[in-house]
Amino acid sequence: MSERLLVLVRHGQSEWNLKNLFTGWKDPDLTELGVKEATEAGRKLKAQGLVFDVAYTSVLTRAQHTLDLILGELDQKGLPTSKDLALNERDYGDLSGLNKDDARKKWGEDQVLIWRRSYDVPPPGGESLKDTLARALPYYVQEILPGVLNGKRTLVAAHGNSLRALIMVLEKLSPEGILKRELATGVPIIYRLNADSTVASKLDLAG
Ligand SMILES: O=C(O)[C@@H](CO)OP(=O)(O)O
Repeated sequence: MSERLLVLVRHGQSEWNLKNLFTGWKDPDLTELGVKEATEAGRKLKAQGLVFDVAYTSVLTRAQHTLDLILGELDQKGLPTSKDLALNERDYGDLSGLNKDDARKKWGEDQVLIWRRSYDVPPPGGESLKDTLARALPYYVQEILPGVLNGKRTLVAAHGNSLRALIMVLEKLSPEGILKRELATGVPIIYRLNADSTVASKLDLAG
């Protein structure tokens, strides 16, 4: 029986994570720490004995660089990889490039938390998590999931909010449940799916 393996990993720390800036569709690369985190993610996956058949990532540098570093650790450089903006970070609109603490001072803690973590309130000019889900989920269902169900061992390197959108569906989280869900940089989450695409098991490789 095939194992229906799906691994999700958020990119390592980016230059704008370090500077505490809203990033969205802006395209900073990884920091030195981000490179270490991505390399460590690859080591952890290798230690689990995992091998992949296919990978997916966004069109943004920080996710692609993370994937490259993981595949390097796995001795799987050259793995068939699809890059699609459906997996991009949520578009932060007018907040992109602003400092998150400055934004809290200007609009208040509560409003900024709503923009960052609520399900359906978009930041000005940007995407809500619901909007992000509306483009990430069809891509998952049409492009990624059929392969997983057919036994293609699948690695997805993407972003905090595009992955939160997919995790909301995979783990059947409510809009309230997803509000509290944070994804650490460079921490792989290993899912094994049932034939009906529900989650059979989950292993978070934090720590
Ligand atoms: O700035 C961003 O694009 C994201 C991820 O770093 O931030 P947040 O955690 O606020 O959604």
